[in-house]
Amino acid sequence: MSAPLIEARGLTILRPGAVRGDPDAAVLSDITMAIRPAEIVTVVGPNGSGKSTLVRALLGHLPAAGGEVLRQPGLRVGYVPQRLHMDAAIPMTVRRFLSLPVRVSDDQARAALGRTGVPGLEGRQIAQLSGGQFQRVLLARALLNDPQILVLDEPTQGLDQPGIVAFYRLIEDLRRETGVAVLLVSHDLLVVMASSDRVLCLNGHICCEGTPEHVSLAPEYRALFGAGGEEALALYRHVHDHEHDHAGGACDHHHSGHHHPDLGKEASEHA
Ligand SMILES: Nc1ncnc2c1ncn2[C@@H]1O[C@H](COP(=O)(O)OP(=O)(O)OP(=O)(O)O)[C@@H](O)[C@H]1O
Repeated sequence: MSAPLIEARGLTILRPGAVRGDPDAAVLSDITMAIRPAEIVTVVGPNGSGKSTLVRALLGHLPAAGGEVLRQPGLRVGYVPQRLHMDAAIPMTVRRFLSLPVRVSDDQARAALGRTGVPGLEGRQIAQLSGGQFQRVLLARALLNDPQILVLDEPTQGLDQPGIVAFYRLIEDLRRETGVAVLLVSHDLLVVMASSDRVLCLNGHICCEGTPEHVSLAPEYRALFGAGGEEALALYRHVHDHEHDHAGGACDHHHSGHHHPDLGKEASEHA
């Protein structure tokens, strides 16, 4: 097995300004995980479960209160943050955006846009792009430094289901062609799982993790996919209905899904 590109060992991250010893101080507790070359690892979890915090900590943007994060020296990361506030009042072409913060050549810009399926957009205003086009431009920018790992924080927010599927296909193609590793944060559990090597379920700590194959063998999962992707995706939600004490250790709760009324039983019991 190749060496991890990024690894967390017993990582604990506190809320900004939190005091050590405060029982509610930890946003993340005792996170141990690794991402190796060419792996797609997906992190799912409810709002506020610490997904973005984990990503930022893995990238070295947040200090660890406990444990450690290890990154390969000189690691090249392509990061697409969850939110990128672009002031619509400030005109900016796609071409100029691709040269921020690091100037790239016209050839590099053209190749990156072609690679992400939005060729010829150089002259367009960023503010006038559709949601799907903007995500692909962001991805193109993330590819410009020939990353060893792509870190995508909810990259499909605001896309419709065909847009989500197309975006994930593109990610899979990039992985296959370049061997880039992918760390993906998502709510779109069912669609994501199909292309992930490993799914981590986060709620302040890692509640459970497993291969998508394991999960996909569950009859409830197949029933959901059989019901038609759009409906299943729209109706599925990953629900945590319990409190965590952030003490780490085993997590014995249920991961229940909301599902189509016709499908019967509880969806996605995979803990
Ligand atoms: N700068 C900050 N100041 C105070 N609290 C913060 C800050 N950043 C994150 N938190 C808190 O840390 C917790 C985890 O937040 P985080 O954004 O990592 O969750 P998330 O799983 O990415 O959520 P979402 O799915 O809503 O994006 C939340 O309770 C949040 O309020």
